[in-house]
Amino acid sequence: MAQSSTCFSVYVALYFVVITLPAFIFATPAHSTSNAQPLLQPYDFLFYSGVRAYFNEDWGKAAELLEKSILAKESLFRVRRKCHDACGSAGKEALDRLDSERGNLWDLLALDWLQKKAECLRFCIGRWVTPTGQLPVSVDIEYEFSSRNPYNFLQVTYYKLEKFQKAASAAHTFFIANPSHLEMRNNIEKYRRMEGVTQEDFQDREIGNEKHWVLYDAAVHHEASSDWAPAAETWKACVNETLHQTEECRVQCEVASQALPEDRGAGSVFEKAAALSLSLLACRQYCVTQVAMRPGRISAHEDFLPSQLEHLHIAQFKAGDISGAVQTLRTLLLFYPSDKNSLDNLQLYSETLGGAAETEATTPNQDIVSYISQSLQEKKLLYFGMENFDFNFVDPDLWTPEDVVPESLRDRWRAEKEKLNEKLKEGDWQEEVDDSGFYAGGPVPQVGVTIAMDNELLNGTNRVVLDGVMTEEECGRILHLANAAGSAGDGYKGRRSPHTPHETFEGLTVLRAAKLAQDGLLNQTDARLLYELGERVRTLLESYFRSPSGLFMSFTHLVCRSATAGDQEGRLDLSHPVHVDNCLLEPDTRQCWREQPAFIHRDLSAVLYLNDNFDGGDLFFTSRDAKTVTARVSPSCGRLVGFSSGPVNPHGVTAVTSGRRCALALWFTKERPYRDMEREEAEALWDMDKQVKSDEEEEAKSAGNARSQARQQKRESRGRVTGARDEL
Ligand SMILES: O=C(O)CCC(=O)C(=O)O
Ligand SMILES: [Fe+2]
Repeated sequence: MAQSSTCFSVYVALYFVVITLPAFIFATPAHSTSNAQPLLQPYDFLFYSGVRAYFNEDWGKAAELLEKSILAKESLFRVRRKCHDACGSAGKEALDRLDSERGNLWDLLALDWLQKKAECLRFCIGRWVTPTGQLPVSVDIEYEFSSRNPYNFLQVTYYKLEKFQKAASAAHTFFIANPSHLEMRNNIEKYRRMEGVTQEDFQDREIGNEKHWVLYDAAVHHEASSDWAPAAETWKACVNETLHQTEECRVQCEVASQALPEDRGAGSVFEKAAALSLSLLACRQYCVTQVAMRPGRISAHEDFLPSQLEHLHIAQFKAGDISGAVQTLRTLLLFYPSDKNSLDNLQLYSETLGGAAETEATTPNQDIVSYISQSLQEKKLLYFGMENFDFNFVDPDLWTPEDVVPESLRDRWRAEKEKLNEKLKEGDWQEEVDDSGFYAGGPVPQVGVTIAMDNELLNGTNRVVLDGVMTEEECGRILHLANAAGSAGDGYKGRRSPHTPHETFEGLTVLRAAKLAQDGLLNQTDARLLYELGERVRTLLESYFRSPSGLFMSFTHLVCRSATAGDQEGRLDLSHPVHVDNCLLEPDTRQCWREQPAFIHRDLSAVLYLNDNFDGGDLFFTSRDAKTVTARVSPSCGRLVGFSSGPVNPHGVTAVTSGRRCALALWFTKERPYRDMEREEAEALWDMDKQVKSDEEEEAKSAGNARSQARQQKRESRGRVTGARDEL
């Protein structure tokens, strides 16, 4: 466009004014509508009416109105998208003439274009939506919907209406965005137990807006199992879906009704137009954050799109799609043109392909090329606005090149970027919050037990070291059990060296100890002690972590790690690699996926140490990068480490280079259905023994008939004892 730069910025300002102009016009009564379809009601009004019906306990009405409000919101967004597309070329003739027109007509032509566009959008939206339905909703309503509160109301409503499948789905949808909502967790548990409710009923009703997260998770899964071709395909789909979601969000910024920025009185019409255009541009830019925010998380995934490209080119390379990998790298370089790793990789790929010429012929993804150039233009205008109009804008991207930022703002911009980078390095932007519901610092209800290290000394959240939990004599008895009964690999699906070839692992569970004791192979009281230690630890940690609900034992095993003979010199590996107990840690992105094969039902972890006569074998905690060690604990008899099992507590064990390190590892769950059934079997076994003994005494007292039939039956049934299983 042949305009001077000042004219250009004014023109851009006006360009955006008109796109949002219909919003204000639409507050007036709608034009006549020819379509027979009823017009869309305002979703905030429907929601409020639904909530009113809810509090009046008019459940049928509440369900109807709440459902309608959800539907109305979805439809409104669809209408806006449709009208945006339908009005894409409205007023274009005027725009086309801008380039050729001589003289001072450019402003009139621009205004002509604006009016045509406005008129088109006004007419289009008015055909579908009532005038009140076009007004902006309040911040409160936006919050209600973004935190999925309508589903919370719906969950109770459907429960009251005894529509349990719908209640389960509403509960699940709400819970995804509110994962620390304990009450909903309990409700979900209740629905799970209900007859007629199946796993399929737990549908996420908002999944349509989360397709990119579904793809993201699937891609990470393929990657974790080194399935490179499907990983590449899925990452590609994820990139496309992320772009699509971002575009959807940006379109809404343009067509949605927006409140006018605060009118500061003085200022030409151009200045006001500029203020409006800046708020529109900022809205578009913030879509990056919105799309990168997983439901239920408090911070967005930084550098979301570039990081996906990073995964994609590696997957393509590993899958043998070198030219695909080159194309992705070239796209990634658009974000970070001088990134050394990307340039090195490009060189590598180019050598694999057989020369630079081949790689140069590969062009970057065109959708991303235009996304970047659009975004950069927006950033330039926003920074100009920041410099000249007292406008505040926080850039959501890490890749913004320095030259886009005006000289006068650069120092501040650099300092903020530096701060963010520091935070990302430390990982504390994600680690400060533990949504487990535990809160360290409660009382320690056992005489003789002392707090050796707390959160502060352990540099973390919900971590503790307690000393004096066992006496030397008790450690000796449990070590004796381990020596007498430890079966190779127990607890690790029979693998003798699950983590490192330089050590062997032996384990013993409570049930196995109980059975061996019953057969006379172990001392009965020692086997009982193994069981009782679990109870002791539960009491201590439930209290210290102020657990909001009772904890159930989820799994216990006594595990010994022994250094193998020879081969120990200069070992760099770990006895137990860094991991998080209830999710799959992805150190690169600092994400932790609470999904299988992780033990997702573990809420609290504990390790009770039995000895210190070995070398190495320290437990250590790290930040989410799995590298930065934040605390170290050396085992000794009676020392208990307790910590919440989630992403705030990545941990590992250093190599055991000589001797044998034994510990009782215990995990607790808040969810009854995931309690350790074996423990109950052991209890049942002991109960039965008690019964048999008292029967024997009875019999001895009576006529002395050698073996009563009843006793015989009891003895026989021992071998098939299953314990009192919960119906779930
Ligand atoms: O033995 C230890 O100190 C920790 C073991 C551990 O982290 C685990 O088994 O998950
Ligand atoms: Fe662990």
